[in-house]
Amino acid sequence: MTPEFAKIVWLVGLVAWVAIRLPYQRRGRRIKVVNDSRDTGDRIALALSALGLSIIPLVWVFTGFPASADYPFRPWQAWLGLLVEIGFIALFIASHRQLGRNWSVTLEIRDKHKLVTDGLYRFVRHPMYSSFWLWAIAQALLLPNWIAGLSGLVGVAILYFSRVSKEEAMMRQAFGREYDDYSARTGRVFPRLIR
Ligand SMILES: C[S@@+](CC[C@H](N)C(=O)[O-])C[C@H]1O[C@@H](n2cnc3c(N)ncnc32)[C@H](O)[C@@H]1O
Repeated sequence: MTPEFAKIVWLVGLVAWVAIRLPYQRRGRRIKVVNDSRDTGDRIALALSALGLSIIPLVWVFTGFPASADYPFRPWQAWLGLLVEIGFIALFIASHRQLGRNWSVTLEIRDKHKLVTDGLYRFVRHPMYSSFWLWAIAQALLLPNWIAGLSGLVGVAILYFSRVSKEEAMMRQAFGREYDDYSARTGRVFPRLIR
């Protein structure tokens, strides 16, 4: 693995993110929203996650800025990054497929929204956020720059920690007891090992 190839692997992850998401975003526009729990905090968190996962690393990949934060490239680290990125893409595709018409980029309940509890959702309540964590870890492993590499983890941490409780409160309000029971038997981003 060379530094240039590691950059290409990272770029493939970014292109995959857009390509996988686009059809769901298009379809989502046609499905009525019955509860919109988005707030300014969520919009800011979404923007910061996009900054950390795309804008800052894109600037480094194409301009080398800020070169002062570079550190030596290690091929084994980049190979590990490639493996983690494959995990991200697989989980990202599967979680979109399984959420289907219930997916939203933000905090929304759609018309005829169903609580999905099968597939990956049988084990974890937030497999899409698990995939975001993998994406950010892959970025950190693939890009040997302290700022461009770690900005994804900062962006995902802001999005995850500011959103997950609000999302669960919204789901609880929409599905009541069914969501309580579902939460009791699942983990957030890791499967529950002890029941
Ligand atoms: C960006 S998606 C992320 C879904 C989930 N948090 C995950 O990480 O897989 C956010 C939207 O998905 C919907 N959602 C989340 N969990 C769901 C579930 N188990 N069943 C149906 N819809 C769900 C909610 O409408 C929420 O606004």
